[in-house]
Amino acid sequence: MSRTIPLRSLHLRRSVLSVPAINLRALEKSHSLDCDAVIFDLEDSVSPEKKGQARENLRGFFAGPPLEGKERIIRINSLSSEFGAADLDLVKALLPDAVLLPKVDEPGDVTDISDLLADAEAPEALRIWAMIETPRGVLNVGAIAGAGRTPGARLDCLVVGLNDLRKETGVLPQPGRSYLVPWLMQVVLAVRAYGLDAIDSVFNDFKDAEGFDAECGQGRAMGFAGKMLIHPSQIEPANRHFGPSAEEIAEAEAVISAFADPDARGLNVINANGRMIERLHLVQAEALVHKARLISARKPA
Ligand SMILES: CC(C)(COP(=O)(O)OP(=O)(O)OC[C@H]1O[C@@H](n2cnc3c(N)ncnc32)[C@H](O)[C@@H]1OP(=O)(O)O)[C@@H](O)C(=O)NCCC(=O)NCCSC(=O)C[C@H](O)C(=O)O
Ligand SMILES: [Mg+2]
Repeated sequence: MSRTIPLRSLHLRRSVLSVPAINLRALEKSHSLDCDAVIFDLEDSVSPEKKGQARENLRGFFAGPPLEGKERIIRINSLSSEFGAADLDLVKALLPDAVLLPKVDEPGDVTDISDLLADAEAPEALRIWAMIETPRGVLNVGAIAGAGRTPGARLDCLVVGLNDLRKETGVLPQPGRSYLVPWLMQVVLAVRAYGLDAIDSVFNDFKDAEGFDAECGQGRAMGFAGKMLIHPSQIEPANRHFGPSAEEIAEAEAVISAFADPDARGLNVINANGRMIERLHLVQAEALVHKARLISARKPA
């Protein structure tokens, strides 16, 4: 029997823009950008001496007009660092859609923060995202994603961080990412096994539009839901690559109408103009059309 994708739980996460919480201009600008999600970063884009100011900036930002139509994620510093506890207190006060944990090594990193949120009686709507960007994180990614299945775990999404992973492993940045692909696919496999989303890593060279295009195409083909971004110029290409194309939508609609035909009633496999389609393709087609509808329903920023 084919597994159904729960359509209600599909999120648009094509373009996930990182905004340094220390940068007031970038924070303000996030209102007018057409990305699906914003990560407000308290970690690596904020120097140690400015962490306090960055938290204050986020307090001010969240007290202002709401960020319409975008998921709001706060990336905190590691809970084992001197900044983690104050960052988490801020998350509990601001209640974004999710908290993003950096450098997750093992399932306990996720369950520990789930427990802290439960102890604080944070609403279930506050989810957890986890960065996979350390060698141990990649080795344990199946178990980390599986931790999302434990009751109350809140885990929704894994985000790959190739800057840290390259730093820790010595893999060089190269077009095509051939030495990294096995690890990237481990992440995709892990999230799909447990019903989560995976977001591909940032592409640092934001002036290289051609290289970014190629990497988005690769990320989509690998099964990522979207890409973490560092610059507004990356939003449009990410939305284009990670959203369904007009051709894919037309194909999906054809699959749906083929199965809606009375002749297809009771059939699991049909011949659609010389191509076999199965009911599992119907499930995929419905998910794709649902995503296309979510995109059309989005108000432009
Ligand atoms: C990389 C940047 C420092 C470049 O900034 P800047 O020099 O200001 O670029 P531009 O002049 O081209 O900017 C044009 C306008 O766009 C606004 N802008 C730029 N970046 C952003 C942004 N991220 N969000 C919102 N708005 C942005 C500028 O303010 C300009 O606006 P205007 O004044 O109206 O013209 C900068 O892009 C930047 O800081 N990017 C984000 C860096 C970041 O978040 N880093 C952490 C995430 S990366 C990561 O997590 C790696 C991972 O952990 C791993 O291990 O791989
Ligand atoms: Mg990192």
